[in-house]
Amino acid sequence: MSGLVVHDVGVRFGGLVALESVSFEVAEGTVTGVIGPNGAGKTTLFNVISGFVKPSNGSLTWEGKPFQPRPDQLVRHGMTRTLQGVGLFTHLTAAENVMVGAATSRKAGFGSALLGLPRSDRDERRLRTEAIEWLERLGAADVADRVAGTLAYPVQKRVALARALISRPRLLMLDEPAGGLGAEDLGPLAELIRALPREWESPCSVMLVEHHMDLVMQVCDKVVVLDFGKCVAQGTPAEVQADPAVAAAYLGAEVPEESALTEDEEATS
Ligand SMILES: Nc1ncnc2c1ncn2[C@@H]1O[C@H](COP(=O)(O)OP(=O)(O)OP(=O)(O)O)[C@@H](O)[C@H]1O
Repeated sequence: MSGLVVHDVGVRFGGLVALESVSFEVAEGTVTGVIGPNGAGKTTLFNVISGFVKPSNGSLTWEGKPFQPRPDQLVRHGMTRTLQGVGLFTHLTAAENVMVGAATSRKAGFGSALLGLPRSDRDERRLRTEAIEWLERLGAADVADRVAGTLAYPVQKRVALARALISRPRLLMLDEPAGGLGAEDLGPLAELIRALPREWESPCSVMLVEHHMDLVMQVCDKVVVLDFGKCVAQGTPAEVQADPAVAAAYLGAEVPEESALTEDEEATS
């Protein structure tokens, strides 16, 4: 087991228990979904793994070693996280945004240029070529030189994904990648997520927090279900769909099929 192990993690915010004894594994080369009703603790879990929230108890293991995450060290440890929105620099071009994603893991280049530091032009040219290659893989090379703030939202999301992937993470944390996308964008997104651990030159495991149930069930090898901070079920998509505890977590109703859950969730988001 050389992926991520979350062991007995608990988080308290004052008197509020946001996570309690949460344990699961993200096996190398797999897609793991984290689902649960609003306030279940999904974002808190991502915040623990990326070092923004210190757990009150429990531990993490990453690639076989004890792991105490720090946000500024994530890329160095081979992890990246996308944000719920897109979080692009709206005044920079798409290619420049992707270059920023690499800058944190390189010695010279666009990051130093942004900060006004001396840099190597050759490094910057190489970085730009690489950024455009990632945009190409995500079907967004045609917007490389357009200012990010002017791009359609689904295209911005692709650029944000290219920015996360250019650092070649071994674990990619996707926070609501389907949020704000139309039905026509979901098929290509699902294909892309499935391809990440298997087909790309630098394969990575994926953790996915997502309300869009169709997407979760389509792309995940394993699904972890949180409710009021507790892990109430985990297993294959079919197993969690059949689990009565999951039905109980979602409004005490049967686990809705297809997009019905998404509509409920979106209404309460
Ligand atoms: N910094 C914080 N301080 C206090 N309480 C917090 C903090 N962050 C989260 N919480 C609380 O912890 C609980 C879990 O929140 P969290 O955002 O992790 O849930 P979630 O499953 O991501 O919800 P959503 O689907 O609505 O994004 C909620 O009750 C929330 O109000």
